[in-house]
Amino acid sequence: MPNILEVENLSKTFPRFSLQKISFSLAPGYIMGFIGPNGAGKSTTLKLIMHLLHKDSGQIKIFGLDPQHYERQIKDRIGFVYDENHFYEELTLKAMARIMASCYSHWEPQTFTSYLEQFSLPPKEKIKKLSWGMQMKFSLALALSHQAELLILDEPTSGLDPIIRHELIEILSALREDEKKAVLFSTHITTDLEQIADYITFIHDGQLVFSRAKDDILERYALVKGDPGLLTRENQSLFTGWNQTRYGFTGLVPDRAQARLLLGNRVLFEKATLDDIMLYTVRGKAHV
Ligand SMILES: Nc1ncnc2c1ncn2[C@@H]1O[C@H](COP(=O)(O)OP(=O)(O)OP(=O)(O)O)[C@@H](O)[C@H]1O
Repeated sequence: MPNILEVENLSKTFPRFSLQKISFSLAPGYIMGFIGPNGAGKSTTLKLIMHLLHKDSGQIKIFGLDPQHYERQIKDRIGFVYDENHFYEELTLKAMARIMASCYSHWEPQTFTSYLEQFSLPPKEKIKKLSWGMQMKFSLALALSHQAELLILDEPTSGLDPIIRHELIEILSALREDEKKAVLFSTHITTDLEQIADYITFIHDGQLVFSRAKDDILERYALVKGDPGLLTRENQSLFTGWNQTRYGFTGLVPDRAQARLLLGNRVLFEKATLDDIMLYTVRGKAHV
């Protein structure tokens, strides 16, 4: 099946930041986690995809279409959750939903009502009275109620309590069963991704670090621990980053097999989490 989303060499320059040649793609039936530290360029990338910002160069294709020319048709098929509130605060949830419903050709009132119930959201409450977590849940209910084929979620779990976070993860997992749908979501809570993501795209400082299958990443990367003397100038190139004290070192290797070949049993190999991978990649050598 063709990709739902294709991003190729996407670039955008602000006065103090530039997103540089970001490329990745997402096929239907998969969930992609979009990670990177604060200010890495995640929201900028998602806004460029949603055509809320204009790119400087590169290509974006959604459902095989260029958003510059087919914005309306594309947005009809996307559920988008922003990391900031974009509602009319004086309106009630019900009134705001009525406005949103008129924008979509496949709005499902029953689905929306059932999400309001599931998320314990009072339809007659004004938006300005909702907490941040409740606003996030309201955004999610809207995004999930118009048969979107692509969900783009910017930090959807931030501000949610663990119970609702868990429910959201279950909802997203269930969506994946429908092989026509795909999810791209940015988050700082990488444990959520370890549960459900099929692919991880990691950006840092406006640049792509990798976009790969999660299982492949978690199999290949490893944490290596050893005595201080074992980290020599010759084998330092094996490591993405490390932390050294006088008692020993811990480092991240992107290729467990190669590191094992060269370091053998003199060191200890442990599973690296997505958090470890982000931390050691971002902080680099000797500073973790
Ligand atoms: N409209 C804008 N004008 C100028 N600079 C901007 C604009 N939007 C974003 N930036 C800058 O681009 C950089 C990347 O911001 P972005 O919000 O994309 O990062 P992020 O990865 O989503 O971070 P976070 O995880 O903190 O939300 C930041 O330095 C930000 O200040």
